[in-house]
Amino acid sequence: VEYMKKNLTSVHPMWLEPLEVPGGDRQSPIDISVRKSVFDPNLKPLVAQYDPRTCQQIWNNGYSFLVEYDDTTDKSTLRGGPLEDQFRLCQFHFHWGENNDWGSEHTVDRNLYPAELHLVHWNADKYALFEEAVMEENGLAVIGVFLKVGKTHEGLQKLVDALPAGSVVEFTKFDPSCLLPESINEYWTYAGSLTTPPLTEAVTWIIMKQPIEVSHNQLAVFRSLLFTSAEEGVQKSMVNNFRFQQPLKDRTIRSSFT
Ligand SMILES: NS(=O)(=O)c1cc(F)cc(F)c1
Ligand SMILES: [Zn+2]
Repeated sequence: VEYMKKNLTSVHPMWLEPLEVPGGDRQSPIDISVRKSVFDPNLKPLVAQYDPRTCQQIWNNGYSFLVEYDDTTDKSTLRGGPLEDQFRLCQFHFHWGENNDWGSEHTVDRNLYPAELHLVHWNADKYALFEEAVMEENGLAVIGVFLKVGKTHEGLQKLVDALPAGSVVEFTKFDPSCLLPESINEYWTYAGSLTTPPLTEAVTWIIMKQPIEVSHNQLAVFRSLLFTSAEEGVQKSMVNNFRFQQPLKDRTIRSSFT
């Protein structure tokens, strides 16, 4: 009960974020109110085709750790679902808390998960580079997968063993589909933004209903990473790298399931 009293404002992300982004009417993350979401029978099955050979490296960007993919060809792609175009996987990363009581960015009926995976893709039918797409309203598609504490995730262990990824560490032949839940066709989707600066409103979010299970120890390794702190010498553990929830405003959350 103690932690319930610990007001989350003391658990604040490392960058001082503006409370409201100027003109931000589609900011992320949000709470997904199940009863407010609208079933859309026209949503197609999601088609994620990832080639493990495009996995290149893993590194700590000071705020999370990223696993980066070669996105110079259409080898690892996402299409279908709410998407009109074909998107290329460029990286995935996670957000987590200092304990198992919080850490996810999105919530479901205000329920927090200890961590959340983001698989980031950019619209390669319309743009030539991620850097371009990140400024456009239909530029990115991010799959969000909740992590909950349970059995050890065998596929994740290869990644956990490669941490702490200080600068850039070669990391290859990792198929990120192993991080997707069984039923990838039960998801919520809405129009949102990046959850870290530049916070651009470029993201079609696709949030999986089914979480994946990881062990307490695997999450503990995430928490053993370090933020890149401004002042030398001070080492802060990389935890609570999530953004606070943003107003839904005039948006509808669609579900692919009833
Ligand atoms: N956390 S997020 O998925 O919205 C995200 C993705 C990205 F490619 C760059 C960012 F700065 C943030
Ligand atoms: Zn993210």
